[in-house]
Amino acid sequence: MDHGNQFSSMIFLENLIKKFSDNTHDSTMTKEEIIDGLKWIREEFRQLKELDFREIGDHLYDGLYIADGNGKTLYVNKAYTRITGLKAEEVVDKYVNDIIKEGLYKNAVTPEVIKQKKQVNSMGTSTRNGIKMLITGNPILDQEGNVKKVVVIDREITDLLAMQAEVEATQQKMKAVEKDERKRKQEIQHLRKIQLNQNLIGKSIGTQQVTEKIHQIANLDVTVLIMGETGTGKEVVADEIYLNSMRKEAPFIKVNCAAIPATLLEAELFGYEKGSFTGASISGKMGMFELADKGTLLLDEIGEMTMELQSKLLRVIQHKEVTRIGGRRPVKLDVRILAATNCELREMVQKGKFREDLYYRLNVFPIHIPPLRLRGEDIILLTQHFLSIYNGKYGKFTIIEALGMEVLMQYFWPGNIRELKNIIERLVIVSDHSAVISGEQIAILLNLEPYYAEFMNKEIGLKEIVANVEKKTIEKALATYGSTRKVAKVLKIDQSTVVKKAKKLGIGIGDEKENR
Ligand SMILES: Nc1ncnc2c1ncn2[C@@H]1O[C@H](COP(=O)(O)OP(=O)(O)OP(=O)(O)O)[C@@H](O)[C@H]1O
Repeated sequence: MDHGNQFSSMIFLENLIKKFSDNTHDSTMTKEEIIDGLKWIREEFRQLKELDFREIGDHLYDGLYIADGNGKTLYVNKAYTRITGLKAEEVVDKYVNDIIKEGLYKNAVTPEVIKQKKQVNSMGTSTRNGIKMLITGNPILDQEGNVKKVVVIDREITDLLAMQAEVEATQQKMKAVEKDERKRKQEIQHLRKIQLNQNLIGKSIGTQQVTEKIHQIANLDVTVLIMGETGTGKEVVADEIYLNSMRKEAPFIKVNCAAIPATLLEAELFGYEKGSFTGASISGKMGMFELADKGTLLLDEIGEMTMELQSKLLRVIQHKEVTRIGGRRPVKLDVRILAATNCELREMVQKGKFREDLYYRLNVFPIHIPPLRLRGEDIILLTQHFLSIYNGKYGKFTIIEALGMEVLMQYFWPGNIRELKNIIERLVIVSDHSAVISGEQIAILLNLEPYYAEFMNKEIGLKEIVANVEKKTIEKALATYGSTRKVAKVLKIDQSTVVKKAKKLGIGIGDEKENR
């Protein structure tokens, strides 16, 4: 006999009954089989006795109510008392209809379960303690389909309702936060757009050409090489490209290759695995390339990068993947690269200071920003722009007299827009609340003072005055530093500009070789 199968125990009992009640039945059961079967049934009884359903019932968290087919209460568990507030002695052995009449039950399901012979659900509230519950009644039917028992589960939902209210409140809050977030994003977009229009101030032909180029390539995902003297707005142009590109919602990472020591730049750019070199963080670090994935990376002052790092950079750009220092697994990348420099990269290539292959990789689309001195029209617009910014910042209403504008227009601006911006800020700071800033004030700030009096006397024109200043400055610098290369560095202008100016101003620059 299969002792694990209840069904076979029934067959055994059937056979046993038949064997002893019907002598004609041909039962093949042996004495041993009968003893074996009886032992097994004895074991089943023992286990059943041990399974105390009341004890189990009392350990349920939900209320349990059992009635017979006539609605007479047979059993309630402890949780039932906790939830309904009714003690067992108040309901057990009573008919459900009487309990209802006594006013102890509202929404009882037992009479309906007996009537419908199927599951009945209802929501109820305890008449004693106001606890809300979900009531589920199920019939147990006999073979004829009559209701033998009714089993009712009372599930407390007060907590659930509180939780639901909490969830709803949280959802409301989240919606408010989301709305806020959306609003903030819209504001940022709006500000970005305003910034977008304000960033690149200028109407000169030079600026118009730059703007046109930005719009040609912003969305094309090509690598752009932005060139121009210091302070001409290379970063502003990079911002404009990013803001007008499809990647504008993705990260925009800027790395100033000149500001980070060469020894650290590699780790900054490509990242490193944990413990890959002395001083590396234990957890390793993501490089700028990885951080810029799906977005844009600006490599500013690219001309300052060492040849060794240039090779590594070339590899990353070519293979579109980066391997962290000390790492083995290359990480695939999708990064748009913008590079900026105030160096003459082509000259550097010729001198073997910049890799030719990298130069061509970066120079897919070049943008040259002209120096401010060649963008006379922009000087006026930029001056007005910065004046309104700094008036706002310092709560003033200063203006610049016409002669002042002329001085600004004639100046050489070696530091380009950055210098103009700084000068205007300084002028606003030192001026009274509603001052009219004079040409003289500006001349003093620009170190043009010695020539200003001459200019005012109209003995010579301002251009001449500026040329004089330039001549003296370059002559002095040449005497001090000895070569046009060094002078260019000190005066923050191109070497070719120094040479051109020297020729124009009649300054002897000596042996060409010495100047290289
Ligand atoms: N067209 C412009 N309109 C308004 N502001 C500008 C413009 N161009 C540059 N500026 C401002 O001038 C300053 C210098 O610009 P930026 O930093 O972009 O120059 P850069 O060429 O990257 O300089 P560097 O070579 O020294 O890094 C910034 O404050 C910038 O906001």
